Amino acid sequence: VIETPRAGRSGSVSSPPHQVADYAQKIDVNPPKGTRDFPPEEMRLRNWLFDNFKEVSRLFGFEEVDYPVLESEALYIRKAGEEIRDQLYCFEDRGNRRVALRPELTPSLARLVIQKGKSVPLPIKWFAVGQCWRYERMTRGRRREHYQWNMDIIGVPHVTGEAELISSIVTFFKRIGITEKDVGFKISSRKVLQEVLGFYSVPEPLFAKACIIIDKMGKIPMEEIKKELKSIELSNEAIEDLLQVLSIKSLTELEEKLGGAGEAVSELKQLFSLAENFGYSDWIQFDASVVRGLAYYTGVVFEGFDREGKLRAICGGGRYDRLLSTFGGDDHPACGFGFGDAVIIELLKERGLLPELPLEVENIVCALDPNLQGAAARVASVLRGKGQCVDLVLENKPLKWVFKRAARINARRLILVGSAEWERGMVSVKILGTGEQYEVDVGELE
Ligand SMILES: Nc1ccc(Br)nc1
Repeated sequence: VIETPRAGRSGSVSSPPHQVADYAQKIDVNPPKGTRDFPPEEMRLRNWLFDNFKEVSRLFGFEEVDYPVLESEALYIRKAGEEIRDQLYCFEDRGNRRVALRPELTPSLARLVIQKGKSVPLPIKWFAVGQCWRYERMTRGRRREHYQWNMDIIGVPHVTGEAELISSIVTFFKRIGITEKDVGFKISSRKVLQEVLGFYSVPEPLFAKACIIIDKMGKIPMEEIKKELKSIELSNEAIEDLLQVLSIKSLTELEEKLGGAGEAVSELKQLFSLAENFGYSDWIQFDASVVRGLAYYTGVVFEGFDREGKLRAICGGGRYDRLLSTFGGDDHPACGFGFGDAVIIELLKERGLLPELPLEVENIVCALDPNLQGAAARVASVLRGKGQCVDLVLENKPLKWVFKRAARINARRLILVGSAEWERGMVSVKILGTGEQYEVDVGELE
């Protein structure tokens, strides 16, 4: 680098105009903290996972949608003390707008449904696979982005919606080799909580806060849970009764506690009966402690868990009948779930179920002479026009290099374009790994 004396205030130092070479400042080649690259092998696994998400969604008659990854921060300003709010990846843009990288997809769905209004007939059955973000202090070293599969049904007030959604997730698990021995669904309803808190005349606005606190059960000490419940003015009696109900693991016991007249018990009974008809009873269990950590759930809630208990929740969802009205829209009954792309991969690794997804390029085409590069391009185009995958060797390379690349891309056929054959309109084909070799007219290649 040639240092150029800088022109000082006192005068300018004349120097010939010349380029001061920029230092090639070495940049950090890793992706930003908490984010991932998807090089080819990882991208094949991601595509395999997403293709299964999308195939199941298609089987259930859902339509694909997507939304901006950047949304107004206002979509996520909820006052129930959720972790998702504490970790919002938000900022002020150059137009002084408060915006956020979406931490979940459901609020975007609600926004689009309201925007579409009556132009979209009910029931709406939409699915999306989208990247979601959180800003977590790196002290915990966790990821800041993941991809979530969502399926949502808008306009169906009955638990047939939730039963259908759980069936779609069971269908997904079966497709990738996961059975009821590997995972299960814990199912409950926030109406259980509502009925218990109702006994103690707990005001409605505290209900969501109580749910968010209870969702921390098992993650923070029980004493802390009680302390936080006291902080939202729940009486000791209400807290003790609540915690006792939350330990219930059977619908029969729940009915004994709440009576059979309430919606919570009747809806859960209907759901378990529908599960019998769908054929996934062995996958589900009632567990009153499931409340999920999102403020907007209003009814049935469920989460997929690994039976060995080593992993975090695989997926989760439930009914959210009031979300649209919180955005000023007409209320429609709604239910949905989110299924992240990380825990499921950990589970598949644990169970030895990761699929083999090698790169497979059927053909490799190579000119044996630099003057035949054009001919090789023709051959490649003929094959590609017939739907054949071709890796065209683009430089003059020794055969040893070509064979090595053919092996790396798992090519089945090596097509050599040589001058003698080409003059007769022919090329030479080697079926790799078999020793079989023959000449063929280019027009007959397929
Ligand atoms: N909501 C959310 C977003 C991103 C990640 Br990673 N986990 C949860």
